[in-house]
Amino acid sequence: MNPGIVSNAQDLSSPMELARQIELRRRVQASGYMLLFAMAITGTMAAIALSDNEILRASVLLAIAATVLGSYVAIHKVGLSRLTPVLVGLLLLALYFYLLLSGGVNNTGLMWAVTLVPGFINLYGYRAGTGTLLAMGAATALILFYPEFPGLTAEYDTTYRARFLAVFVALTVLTALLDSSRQQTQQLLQRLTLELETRASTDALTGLLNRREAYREISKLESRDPKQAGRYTVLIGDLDNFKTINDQFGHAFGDRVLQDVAWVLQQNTRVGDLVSRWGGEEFLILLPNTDLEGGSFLAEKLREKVEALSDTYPHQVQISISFGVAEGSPHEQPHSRLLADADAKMYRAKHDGRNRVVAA
Ligand SMILES: Nc1nc2c(ncn2[C@@H]2O[C@H](COP(=O)(O)OP(=O)(O)OP(=O)(O)O)[C@@H](O)[C@H]2O)c(=O)[nH]1
Repeated sequence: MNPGIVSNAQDLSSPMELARQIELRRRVQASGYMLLFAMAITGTMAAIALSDNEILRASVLLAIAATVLGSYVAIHKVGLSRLTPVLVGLLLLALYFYLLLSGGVNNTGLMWAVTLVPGFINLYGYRAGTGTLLAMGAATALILFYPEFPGLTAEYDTTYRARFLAVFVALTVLTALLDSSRQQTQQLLQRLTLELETRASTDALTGLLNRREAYREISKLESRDPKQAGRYTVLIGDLDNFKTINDQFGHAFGDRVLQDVAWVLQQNTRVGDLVSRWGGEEFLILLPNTDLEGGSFLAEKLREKVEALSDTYPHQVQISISFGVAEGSPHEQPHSRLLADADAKMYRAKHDGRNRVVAA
């Protein structure tokens, strides 16, 4: 397969999208294998027909082998396309019906139908694959048992026809069952992957995205095309005197405060904004397409909302947060400097008395 296909798939960030791309790649790869197989069969038949001096049959088979070879080259040029398995399936069906009607070489044409069973189920999955194969079996039965079917030049005796159909149906059912169990395992693995990805990207206590995810999002913003991307702003907020709160009311109460603050931050930001738990009692909020003024305005609003939480607890407790605000722009300054800037401003807010926003 084209090595580019692999790296494309690995660039995708969502694990589900990645799984879909891997499945498509598998189907395109299976299409390639089936074409190689078909080419080997028709090529061999053409050689046998040629040695038997059956020039017309050999020419037709050679033309088919050449078409199959052309298709093989074409799917490598096109790369990952959802149309590939469909077109390859149609080509193989055309080849199959030609072999069925003509008998191929020495009346062996019909026999090759069995190779399509694992092939089609691999290409289309067990549901669509079984449907296609059963339709193909029904069409075959019609051709074989309809009296004097037009175009049928091969001669198959009645017992052979019936046995062939029985074997074909049994093989289809067996392969479909095996593939359905393989697919169930694959779906289970996909669910597990998603679950692990969620666990790896979220903070267990607050449900917010964690530091790793926040970094990833900042890097994405940073690498956007500067012509299309707007500026963005980062807020770093740190709860004030949180150690005292823990010491006075216990760790469990501290945890509850962290959860409540996380909720307040999320409820008061827009859908495209990203709220993350940056560290212990520290939060990072990323605001795409927002300048320093907009970011400062939001930070002040969040500061007030967090302060208002103080009245919601049975204890006499002062909850507050200090914010540092910094503005970034794609390709202008590395995010490490932007984060250091926001962090330094947050420490200035602490130094200036806490419960405030420093943006300038
Ligand atoms: N309950 C709880 N406490 C945490 C968690 N993560 C960090 N902390 C506590 O947060 C406290 C942070 O203390 P400091 O870094 O001294 O900061 P502070 O007391 O908030 O003081 P200033 O930041 O200067 O206002 C520490 O006591 C940590 O143990 C957590 O998940 N749950």
